[in-house]
Amino acid sequence: MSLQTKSLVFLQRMLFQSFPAVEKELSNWRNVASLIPQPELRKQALDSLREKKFHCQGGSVYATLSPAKSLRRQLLKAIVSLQTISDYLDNLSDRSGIVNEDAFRQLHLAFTDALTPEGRDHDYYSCYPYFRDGGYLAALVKTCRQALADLPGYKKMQGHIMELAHLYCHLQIVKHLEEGKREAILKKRLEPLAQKYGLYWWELAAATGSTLGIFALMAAAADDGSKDRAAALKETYFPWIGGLHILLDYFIDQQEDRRGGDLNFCSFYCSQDEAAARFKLFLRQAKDKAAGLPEPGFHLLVVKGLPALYLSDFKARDPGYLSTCKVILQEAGAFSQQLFLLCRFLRRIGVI
Ligand SMILES: CC(C)=CCC/C(C)=C/CC/C(C)=C/CC/C(C)=C/CC/C(C)=C/CC/C(C)=C/CC/C(C)=C/COP(=O)(O)OP(=O)(O)O
Repeated sequence: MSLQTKSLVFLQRMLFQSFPAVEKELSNWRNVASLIPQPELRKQALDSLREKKFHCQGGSVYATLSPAKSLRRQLLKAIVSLQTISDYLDNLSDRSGIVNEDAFRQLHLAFTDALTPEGRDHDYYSCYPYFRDGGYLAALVKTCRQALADLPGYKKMQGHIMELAHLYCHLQIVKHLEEGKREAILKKRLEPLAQKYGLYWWELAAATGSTLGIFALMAAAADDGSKDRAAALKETYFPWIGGLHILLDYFIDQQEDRRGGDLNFCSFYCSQDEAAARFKLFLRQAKDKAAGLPEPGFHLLVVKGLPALYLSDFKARDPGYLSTCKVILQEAGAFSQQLFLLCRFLRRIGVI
């Protein structure tokens, strides 16, 4: 089977098996969220489930990797619950008008706890002004833990998963602090590692913001993956596929973030030409490294699917970004351009 045909098999499984399963999982979480007693927490939980559904849909592609049906179900549960935690906490840190580093740090213990099946619980809201969530966050953590405990190779992947999770939480805690302070903290922490990869600190920061490396390692855990495979996956996703992912997210959010005073990593490039050249670098590295992994067809689908998915958003239609979009899609290749048309169609008919 050619790589492209394999990619199409994964795409078909994603659209016809994973998407309906995600729908069911999210409907269950929506029911739990609608019972949250505290109105602000209920609003943020329900908003994140509604507005960020595509995050879980996208993540669910990793559940198509496992050949065993029962493990695919557990993978999907783990992916949807972890992504839902991520999106809920992002809203609590971004949209409630609360800026408190201790509160963000304590909330994000839910993210690392969810990835620690044998771990203890924490009081996630102990520094946050609201706390009556009716057990919503604890239930998400418990579901993720239980699903991960069923993956035969989870222990072998856990070291890399926790490394990515700590980097992710650090970004999420710092990026919601006051303007001026957040850039300085990120730069100080990430510049040495960024230099190792020949990247700018903000590109490495973007890479820490992706959950895809964690999902890829979870999928390998369903397969009892080896330590070598874990290391190869980590080096492919962090910083290359993860960086590509979140830089695309920031690329299409530039105007919105400028208006809201939010940190946007694409705003640090000195020109659109520089941004385009850096996207090309991320794409080349991501494609090269994905091609060397077991199941290259799958990981290449993700690399080529990300520009298709993000650039098909209406937010990317701004005339100022058109030339960069063209460069990215050209570099991503013909299959990516076909996926772009598919994503536009799926958006038009309301599937995504
Ligand atoms: C919806 C979907 C995936 C449709 C498939 C259509 C298709 C044919 C796609 C092509 C094939 C393919 C496999 C594409 C790749 C899909 C994929 C892997 C998508 C990734 C989705 C994902 C997991 C997103 C999570 C993003 C994340 C980690 C966010 C956390 C940090 C962050 C940047 C938060 C801000 O979120 P934002 O949405 O910008 O919201 P606010 O700024 O308003 O808070």
